[in-house]
Amino acid sequence: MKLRFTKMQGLGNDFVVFDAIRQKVELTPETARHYADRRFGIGCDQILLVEPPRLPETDFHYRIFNADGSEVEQCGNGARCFARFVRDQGLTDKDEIPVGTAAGKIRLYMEADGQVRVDMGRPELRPERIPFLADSEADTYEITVDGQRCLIGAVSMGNPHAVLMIDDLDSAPVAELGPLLESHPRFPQRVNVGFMQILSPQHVRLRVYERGAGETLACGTGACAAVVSGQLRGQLTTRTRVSLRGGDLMIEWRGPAHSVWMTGPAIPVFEGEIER
Ligand SMILES: N[C@H](CCC[C@H](N)C(=O)O)C(=O)O
Repeated sequence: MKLRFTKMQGLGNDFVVFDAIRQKVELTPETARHYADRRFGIGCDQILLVEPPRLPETDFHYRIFNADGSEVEQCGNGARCFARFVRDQGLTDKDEIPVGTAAGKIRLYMEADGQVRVDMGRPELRPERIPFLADSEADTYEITVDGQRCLIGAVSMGNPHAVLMIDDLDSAPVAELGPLLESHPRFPQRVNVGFMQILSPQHVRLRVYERGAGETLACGTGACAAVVSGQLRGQLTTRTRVSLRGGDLMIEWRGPAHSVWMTGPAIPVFEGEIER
């Protein structure tokens, strides 16, 4: 039996998307790892499942699996690809698409220029909800990694993020520090690690070592978390261009009572079938 899939990418963060409405898809961590494997499978950073709605007032449910097989709560670049997929596949003709995720509801908006704008919901800053082990909520936290003292921001966009400020992104120790922070004991569910260089109050560069996938060319929730952390530190305005290795996202946030908005591209690459 074969499974139909669509390969998609958002700024080089790539996905295998399965329509689990019109075909039966049963993913396990093992099969997710296989499909994500760039030599033995199809190859991607994350696998996205398009399912019938589960939450009230939503049109679809959206599930995300990292390349390591772990199921996670949210994926920003994937949300944009989700919107493009359900439109291209004729599963909806709406320009505003309410979607349920393990982290709650998000709303996807098809823009006239082909980009997708997403209401990513409000960031979660309470340590126990990130989750992050800390005595109290703060804009920054000291954490010791491999004997080094680092200053991080800690933010959840439904999935956990640690954000470090870096003076020169090109020489940032992403490969060394990323995995050490990803599995740091103060993050009980592991964490995505963002390395941010602030160029101006309206423009940052960002690299992300993703939980369960390693460094990716872009991370949508990482861009949201980085802008939230940069604003909490008083260094960014409410509308910031985030330049990632794979391209730019526009992120807007007007403060704790508001959603974070993300706008960027979503591109289909090819369709195919794979043995179940
Ligand atoms: N690695 C993330 C999931 C994918 C997020 C990323 N691809 C995005 O665009 O937000 C995690 O384990 O929480």
